[in-house]
Amino acid sequence: MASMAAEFALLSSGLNFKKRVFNLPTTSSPRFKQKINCITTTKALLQEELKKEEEDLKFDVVKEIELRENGFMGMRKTKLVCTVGPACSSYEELENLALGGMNVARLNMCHNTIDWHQDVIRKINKLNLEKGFCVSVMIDTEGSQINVLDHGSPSSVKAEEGSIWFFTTEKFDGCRPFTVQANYEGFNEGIREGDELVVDGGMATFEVIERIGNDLRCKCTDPGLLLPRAKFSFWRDGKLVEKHHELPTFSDKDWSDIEFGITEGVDFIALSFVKDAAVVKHLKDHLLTKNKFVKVLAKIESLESLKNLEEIVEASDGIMVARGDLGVEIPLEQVPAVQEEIIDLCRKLNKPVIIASQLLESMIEYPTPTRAEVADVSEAVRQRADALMLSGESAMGSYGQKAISVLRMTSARMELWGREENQQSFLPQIGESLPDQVAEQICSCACQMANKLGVDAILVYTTHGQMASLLSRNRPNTPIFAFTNKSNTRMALTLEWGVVPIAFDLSDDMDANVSKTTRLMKAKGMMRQGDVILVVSDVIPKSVTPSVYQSFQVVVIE
Ligand SMILES: Nc1ncnc2c1ncn2[C@@H]1O[C@H](COP(=O)(O)OP(=O)(O)O)[C@@H](O)[C@H]1O
Ligand SMILES: C=C(OP(=O)(O)O)C(=O)O
Ligand SMILES: [K+]
Ligand SMILES: [Mg+2]
Repeated sequence: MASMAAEFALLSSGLNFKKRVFNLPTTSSPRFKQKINCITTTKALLQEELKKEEEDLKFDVVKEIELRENGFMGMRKTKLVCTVGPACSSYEELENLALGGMNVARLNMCHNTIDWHQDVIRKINKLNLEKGFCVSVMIDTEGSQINVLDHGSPSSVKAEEGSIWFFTTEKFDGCRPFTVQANYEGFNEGIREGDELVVDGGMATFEVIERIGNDLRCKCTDPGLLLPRAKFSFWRDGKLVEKHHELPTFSDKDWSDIEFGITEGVDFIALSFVKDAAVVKHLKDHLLTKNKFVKVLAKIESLESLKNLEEIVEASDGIMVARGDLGVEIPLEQVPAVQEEIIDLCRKLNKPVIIASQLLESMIEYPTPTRAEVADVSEAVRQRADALMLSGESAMGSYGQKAISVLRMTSARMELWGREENQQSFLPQIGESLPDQVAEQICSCACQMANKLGVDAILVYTTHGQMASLLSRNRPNTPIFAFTNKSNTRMALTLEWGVVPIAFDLSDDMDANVSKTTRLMKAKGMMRQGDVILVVSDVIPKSVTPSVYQSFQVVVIE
């Protein structure tokens, strides 16, 4: 095997960025464990000055504890999203979720009032400000879909085999037995006798026996429960009868929820029932005209979105694999393979991806997960998704706190396994696919080097998060500490695998950035003498013209 020094020379010679990109320590030592120059200056600094400077470096308090307790390699990479609902909306409950590792708080605009959502957002902002957390906020639009408005009971209703049911859009008061009110006038358009009406992806199934005006008479062929807001889909000859095109992606309520989110300064807007790239672009243009830096996530939860998957991923800032509704629109047994396909595409195109719905569903009621749920979570981590999401488990369950710790522990276990896998087969191949080839190459070389040399951490100085995101795409063994002076960049990076976003007043002088941040991390007990770090940057010094920057996408300090 070639020596590490030779490998380093080889890796850096092609792009000639040794001087420009990496501030690796000198390579003469066999173990690469010399101290970083800047760290030696720490002693010279007065404690007082350090204290003052420490305030310039806003770390996430949870990551700080994790690093001190577990070391660099013990830091969790997979991000956690929690849906906030009545079971976790107090200041204390939100604080417990944040301490448990919540990176993103999701607000599902289907439920509750605007005032309630506003109250939650303000509590999270307060926690970040007063307690040093770094939890971002996502709103998730209601979107339009065909579902039950009323079935005569506040909870569930059982449909028995052979029973005859009437599905109608007629509004009525009181209870009519065997009658289900649908929310959408055109819900039976294009539906024929003999078609199957499937509730919640298989919870119960009916056969359409008669079409009467806007309504349907159906016979239950597979008994089961009708839940409040249960979803319908229609099937013919084993295929979905597609119906979503008549429904708008943005309803008036969705637009007003989006405006609310913008005003409250949320970090992500997740769009329900995205059909194509155009709707994503539409919202992004709207945000651009308002000069708002909110990331737009597209939820993949319909057959149509799967057909236009690549253009949707390209147009969005990230993806949610919304398995709840996806499992209504495609046969359940296809969901796992589709999930893997979406994760791989997102990594190829460098977009963060969240796996959502029913990860630990049984924990809504029980304090321990099923073996199958733990296996499902492990599989999502093994596939290297950026983030895992809790829905009802945190929003309305009795064991939200326990559920997040199950996600945390399961992720940690699988990530360790993934690192061992990395050592044998090296980095999983993702291909060269991005328009900015220089940045892409620098980041994949950086990660290869970091893994091969066994460095302790990668430090990236980034204005818009581009290099941090490209490093994350390679899923390196070490954590990626991303220093940024932009608050929206910091909050957007909460969703990216392995990235620890840190607020820092970036200077034009890269040497100064490195020496100051490492000095402060050492003073906080987060870095030690002898640690080896790899440094990447996309900060543009004033001396570099944007055109030079664009052609190299790296800082040139000469
Ligand atoms: N903001 C909220 N207020 C009240 N209940 C909520 C809220 N958010 C979520 N829930 C509850 O948690 C459940 C699971 O959340 P989620 O999966 O986001 O919604 P849905 O089941 O509508 O797709 C919801 O069905 C609802 O009962
Ligand atoms: C996350 C999902 O969307 P929602 O909870 O809004 O239905 C889903 O369908 O899986
Ligand atoms: K929603
Ligand atoms: Mg959904």
